Amino acid sequence: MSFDLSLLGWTDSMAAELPADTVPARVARVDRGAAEVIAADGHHQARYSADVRRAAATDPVALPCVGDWAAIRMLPEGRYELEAVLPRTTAFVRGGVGRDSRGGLSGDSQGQVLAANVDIVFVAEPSMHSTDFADLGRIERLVALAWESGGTPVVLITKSDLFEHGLDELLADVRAVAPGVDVHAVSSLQGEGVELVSGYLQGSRTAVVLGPSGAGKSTLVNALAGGEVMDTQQVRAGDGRGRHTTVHRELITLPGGGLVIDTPGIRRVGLYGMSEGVDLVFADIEELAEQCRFDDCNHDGEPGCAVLEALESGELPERRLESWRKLQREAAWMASRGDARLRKEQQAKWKSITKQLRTHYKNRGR
Ligand SMILES: Nc1nc2c(ncn2[C@@H]2O[C@H](COP(=O)(O)OP(=O)(O)OP(=O)(O)O)[C@@H](O)[C@H]2O)c(=O)[nH]1
Ligand SMILES: [Zn+2]
Repeated sequence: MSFDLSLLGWTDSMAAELPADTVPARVARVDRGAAEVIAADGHHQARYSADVRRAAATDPVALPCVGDWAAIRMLPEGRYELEAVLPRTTAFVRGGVGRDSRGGLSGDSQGQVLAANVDIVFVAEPSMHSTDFADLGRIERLVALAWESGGTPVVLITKSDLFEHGLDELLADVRAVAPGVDVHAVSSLQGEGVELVSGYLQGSRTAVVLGPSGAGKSTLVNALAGGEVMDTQQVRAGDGRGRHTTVHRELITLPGGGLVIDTPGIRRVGLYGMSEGVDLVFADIEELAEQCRFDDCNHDGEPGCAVLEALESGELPERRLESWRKLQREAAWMASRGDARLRKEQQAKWKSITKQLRTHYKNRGR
């Protein structure tokens, strides 16, 4: 099988980054120490070169991830090696503190790239979620995250068929919390808006779909792909008997053009190092804050506070100010977690040094 790499998003300008005797390939999936890549001549398993492994050991961000363009080299024995990760245009980086599926904190201590070279970030929020309406705060958060990745957010209000009246009002509310972002209603079940979504992917662009569980992300991707995107693979178990296992494709090429990256990590992506994204999404509040009398105004009752004045006059909705405060608190909390981790590391280091010294003196005393 051969692939036209331009359909996977390759542009000739990237060729300048390729080391000699290597060919470009897109990373479709990563395993420990190796990646499944798609090159012009087909799918290959490519082991990381010593250089790649060395770089990743000092900085996990250097590890290949889904969506990366990589330079691969064919070794004499017919195996493939992943020589280098080409410069990324965008990246979803999970920061120092990740959240696991239960909303707790996971133990990762350094950044990790969850997906790279993502052009369009669809933020999927259901119009109705059991008995609740779309969560505007969550949309704000995910839009901030999308900006932070370097991609372009597009908000999709999914399951629009569940909403009989007032959809236009809901869309207006969503547009108000996501200034400068396209907002569309989608019903994958009824096929409403699906073509519009696929339009964003023309020109072989790559997208991810963020959103809470049950938002209809899989249903949308299946609708775009025109069928189920789960692969069933025959795997030989140790006892030699075949067994069926379902392998989820992580880099999905769509028949209508474009690609979708769908991994458990990107599905769970939460809050991290938000500062820049927060500023973009809350540009209106930041602007108001600049007009406060005091530069270090906390917008908490200080005289001459432009933010509270806008709140009084109704120009600034209270809910919006609350989301802003919440995000700032979370960002500050994340930062303090970072410091706590540093302190813990230092304590551990001193503990081991003290132990060594003790052993040293004890032995000397004998
Ligand atoms: N009414 C309606 N239901 C939908 C629509 N799209 C998806 N659903 C239903 O919503 C449920 C969840 O859809 P999924 O596509 O699995 O949601 P998801 O976002 O992938 O959820 P996770 O895999 O948990 O992250 C399923 O029962 C779908 O049939 C829609 O457009 N309208
Ligand atoms: Zn103020």
